[in-house]
Amino acid sequence: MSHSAFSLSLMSPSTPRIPPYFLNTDHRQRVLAQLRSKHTGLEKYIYLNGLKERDPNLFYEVLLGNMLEIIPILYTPTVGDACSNYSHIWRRPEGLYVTIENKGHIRQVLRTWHAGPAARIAVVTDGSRILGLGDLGANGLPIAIGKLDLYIGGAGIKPSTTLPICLDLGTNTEKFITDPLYLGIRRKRPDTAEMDEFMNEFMEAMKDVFPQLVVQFEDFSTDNAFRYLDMFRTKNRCFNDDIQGTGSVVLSGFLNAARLSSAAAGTPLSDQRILFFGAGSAGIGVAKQLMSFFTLLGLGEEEARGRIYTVDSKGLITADRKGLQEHKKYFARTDYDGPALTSLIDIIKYVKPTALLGLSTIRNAFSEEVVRLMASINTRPIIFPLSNPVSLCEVDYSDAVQWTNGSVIFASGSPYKAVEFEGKVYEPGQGNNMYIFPGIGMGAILSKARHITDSMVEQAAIALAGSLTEDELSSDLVYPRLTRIRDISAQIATAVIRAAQKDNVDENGLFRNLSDDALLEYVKAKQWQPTSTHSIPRL
Ligand SMILES: NC(=O)C1=CN([C@@H]2O[C@H](COP(=O)(O)OP(=O)(O)OC[C@H]3O[C@@H](n4cnc5c(N)ncnc54)[C@H](OP(=O)(O)O)[C@@H]3O)[C@@H](O)[C@H]2O)C=CC1
Ligand SMILES: CC(=O)C(=O)O
Ligand SMILES: [Mg+2]
Repeated sequence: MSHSAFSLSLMSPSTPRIPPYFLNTDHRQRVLAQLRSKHTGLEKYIYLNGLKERDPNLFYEVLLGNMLEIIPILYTPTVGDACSNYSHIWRRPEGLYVTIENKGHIRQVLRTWHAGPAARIAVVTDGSRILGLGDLGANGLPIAIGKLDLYIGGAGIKPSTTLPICLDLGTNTEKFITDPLYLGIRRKRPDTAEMDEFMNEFMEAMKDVFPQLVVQFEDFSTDNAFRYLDMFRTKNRCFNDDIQGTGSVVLSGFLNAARLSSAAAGTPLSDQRILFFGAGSAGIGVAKQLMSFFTLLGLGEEEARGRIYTVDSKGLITADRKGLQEHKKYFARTDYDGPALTSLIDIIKYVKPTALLGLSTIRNAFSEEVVRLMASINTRPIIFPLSNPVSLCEVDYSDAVQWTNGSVIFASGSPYKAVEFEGKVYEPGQGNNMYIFPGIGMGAILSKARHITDSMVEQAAIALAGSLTEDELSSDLVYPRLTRIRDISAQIATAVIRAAQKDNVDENGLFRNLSDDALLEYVKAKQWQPTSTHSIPRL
């Protein structure tokens, strides 16, 4: 539309006028300038969410064009601040709350969702373990919204088909219950029996009301994360992002990291030994997924398990420990019978790991002494401090580079900038499930998978690991650059669809006859694009 025609079309007396030369300007640049004028991450978050409400196309267009700047605001680390403060920064309804008081009529509540049965992907949290920030109760909704923004931006899922849900079941965090602005129900969390009853009704209702929906469980406290994954994985089309998404993304980065570290050491890949600092849903989820690193190399289950050591707040996890939680038993060591090993330094001296992975929520747990010790026993130590947000990360990138003289192979959960050390620029990886879940969700939606199988999750990891360009490989990266996430998600979705077909869980048989290239093109063609090409703000 020409400038004058556009102006004329807005000449009705009741319509506010767009400034006459608006179309001669690039409104995206105005948006970015306004965003950058905000002083805190939280202000930027509020601004961006307001923009999404006013003009979703423009919002996603700006997101797609400025991923590296905007993802850390909508997602970790800033989304952590948004969650912590959500009751105070709340502006408008953004998702669906289902409360414990809705028990008995959850279907009716779900039917109130404005997009109705068109929903294809839901991110569901109960707010009980948001990032590493603990029980935030009803303040957890922004994590679901942030993840769905990545589905839309990263995989091209249509915005109107996304469904953020916060289960408001109470909170055990006293300060919220006494906060006059707290948006959730003021009660303690239910016991297991009451919560199971609620979850059974909720998941049945989800299937009835949204027949095509994929459910991503997000940031449930560890026991419930494992419990509900086990309860629903074969009944519903669902997966747990913290267990399976994180497992998959770390397997992927580890495949590339191990290649670099083993080549530097001149040792076989199967000599890798991995030490997990943190044995919650994420730590154990990743440990289980990393078993496939060894089994893919031909090791048997026992041998593979023997390469993995886990540490919790009490130290190295051994089988003789009294009252060990169920999820820690599989990796509990049976081959150590000395005095309890509680310090990380002592544990590293005993295990001599090639890789140290942090999923502990303990800021700076990988001290200078720890990192230097890892560098003294490995030519290229693999150190992945994966806890989120940055304020809980086990070690900062610049320290890790400096303390290892640049030899570290590094990936963190939240983003770090490249650092310069002794004249060379080092680029970190971001080992975050955001690389994986958009592709898993897209693949599950398009194949209409009845379930999300282990092989779909494993193939997602292998596709991600194989997606690096020559340039990325020659820079020793372990993950592709985030700016390519749409392409990468399409590759992952393609691998996920193929895995669904092999497992016979796909209900959309249409793709079975397509070549891999044709399937990839089909997936790309299905990716939603924002249409705000000239960025006219909605009036
Ligand atoms: N990068 C990514 O993509 C992802 C990152 N994460 C991050 O992982 C972190 C952990 O999540 P999750 O597993 O669900 O949380 P949990 O709270 O369940 O697990 C934390 C684990 O760390 C252990 N731990 C706590 N303090 C110490 C300590 N001082 N020394 C050693 N171990 C300690 C805990 O021990 P104990 O069992 O004894 O309490 C527990 O095993 C979070 O920060 C989360 O943001 C999660 C998912 C994805
Ligand atoms: C990234 C993520 O899912 C978490 O930190 O919980
Ligand atoms: Mg999570």
